[in-house]
Amino acid sequence: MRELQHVNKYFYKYRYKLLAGVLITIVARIFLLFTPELVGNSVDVIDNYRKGVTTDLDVVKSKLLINVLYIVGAAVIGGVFTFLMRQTIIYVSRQIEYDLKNEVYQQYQRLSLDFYKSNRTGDLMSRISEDVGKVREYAGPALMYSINTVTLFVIALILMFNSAPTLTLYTIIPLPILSYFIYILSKSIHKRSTIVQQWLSKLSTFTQETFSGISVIKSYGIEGGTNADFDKLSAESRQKNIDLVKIQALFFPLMIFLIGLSNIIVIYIGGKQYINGEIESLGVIAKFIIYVNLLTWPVATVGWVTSVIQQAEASQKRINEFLKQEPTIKNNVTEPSHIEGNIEFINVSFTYPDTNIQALKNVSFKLNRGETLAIIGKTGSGKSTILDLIGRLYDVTSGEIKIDGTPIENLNLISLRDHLGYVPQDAFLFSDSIKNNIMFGKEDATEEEVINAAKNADVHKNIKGFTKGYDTVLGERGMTLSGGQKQRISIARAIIKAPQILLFDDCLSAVDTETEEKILNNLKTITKGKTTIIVSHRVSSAKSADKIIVLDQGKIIQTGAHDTLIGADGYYNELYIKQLTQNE
Ligand SMILES: Nc1ncnc2c1ncn2[C@@H]1O[C@H](COP(=O)(O)OP(=O)(O)OP(=O)(O)O)[C@@H](O)[C@H]1O
Repeated sequence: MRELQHVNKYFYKYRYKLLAGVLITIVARIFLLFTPELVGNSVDVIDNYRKGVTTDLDVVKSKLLINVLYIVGAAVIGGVFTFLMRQTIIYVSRQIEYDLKNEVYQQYQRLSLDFYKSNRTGDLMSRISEDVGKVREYAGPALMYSINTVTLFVIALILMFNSAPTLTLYTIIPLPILSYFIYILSKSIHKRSTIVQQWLSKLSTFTQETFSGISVIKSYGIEGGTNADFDKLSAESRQKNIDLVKIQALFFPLMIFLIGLSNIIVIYIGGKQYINGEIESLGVIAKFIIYVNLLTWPVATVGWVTSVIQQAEASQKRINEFLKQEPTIKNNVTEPSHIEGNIEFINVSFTYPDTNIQALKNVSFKLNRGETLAIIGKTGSGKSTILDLIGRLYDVTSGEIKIDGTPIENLNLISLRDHLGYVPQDAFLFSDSIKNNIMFGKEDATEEEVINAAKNADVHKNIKGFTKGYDTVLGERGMTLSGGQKQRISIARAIIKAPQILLFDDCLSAVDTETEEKILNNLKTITKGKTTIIVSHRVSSAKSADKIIVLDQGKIIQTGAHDTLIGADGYYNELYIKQLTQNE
């Protein structure tokens, strides 16, 4: 239960509701326990009439009627309180689930990029959904059934002992056995349902991948092969489900068998004791039969609750592993920082911690506010890594990055990122309207600003061409855009923010040279007074930059302006000639 102590703060938060829930549960159970007493009493009334103790039939009838009314009344009140019990305790457990989900999600958002690289998406998802769900079962149903069982057991045992102590002992003998078997069964059911769950997720991952890659599957004509693979997976999944059903099928027969056993004991031992005069009335046997039936379910839940707590403990342990992690990129400054946009790299080297690949080696350059830098280089030469380091997605391994003369770690991280407009290599758009995707860069942007940003990114005409214009929804159930359209919307999103530093990571690769030219021309006006870095494979994107650096295997191999670089032998000139002849 050590791991589950984390949930205690939520129990404290909802303590009044929980306390009310506990009291309501106790009241609900008390009313439930009126029934056996009243049934026992009714049997005694009839028995006394048969024995001649009571002779007046009208008295018998009225006593029975009163008992029936009491039973109905107790059942109604008990029912109302049972309803309230669920409304309080289960409500609290849903609140706790909500709070815990938010806590985990906020932690995910806090953690740095390396956390996402070292953990699989499926794992992150299952901790926030399935594991939190297991903890909810502990905070809700398990708690409720525990209070239920304890209350019912304590009150019922006192009442039973008061009327027939020996019979009580015999009656409760099968109950711990029942509880133990249910515990064993619950554990086994849990184990098998986890396997079923795993197979289900394998099946859904497989189908999801097939649907996403349907064009590849069809164009290669491998539908038959994927059908066979699906069939294999599906058959395995069916077998796992059958294994689960087999063990689940034991649950109720076992309960019915043990209830039956207790009933036989009550009737046999109770009957003998009645004949011997050890118990005073037949009503005792009647009410004991009802007690046995009332106690069986709560006793069975002891086994179930134990298994739920064990699962919740394991789930909370997994959640705690994530909650304990600290982001590797820390905000070291609380005061907001003013950012002008002067960037300096001093002997920066960087090695990716997960792969140990050294992406940058002793990189140095200086870029003043308002200047444009183009970074050219072969694939994998470290271009994107430079941009990631400016956004502090990673911290340098050695060397130093200064912004406006201040080491980047000494700037407020939020201010730094607020002043950055980053257009990634793979334009990522959310399943939302085009307008909202652009406004992601500036939440309070006016319609005019959105249109202006789209015009500058040369995508306005395309958007206007869609039936729903800026309200066109993108994503799975929405419109599919071309690679170039996505890139340009992503550019509009960055420039609407009007940041001090703009970082373009090869974001014009999917547009034709004419559109590239247009966007670059527009950018000239927008980026006036702002520092801009353009990563590209094309000389056309780099040629008008104030400075150009050429990277090769993480090292700067050439540096200068376009005119200087085309005049010198080297990678830039080779690329220039190659691309020039290609265009021609
Ligand atoms: N997140 C990462 N984790 C581990 N290694 C990485 C990561 N990102 C990049 N690398 C490695 O670092 C090196 C530099 O990658 P980077 O993406 O900076 O190159 P690039 O010049 O931008 O390439 P491209 O032109 O193909 O985008 C590569 O060898 C790459 O495999």
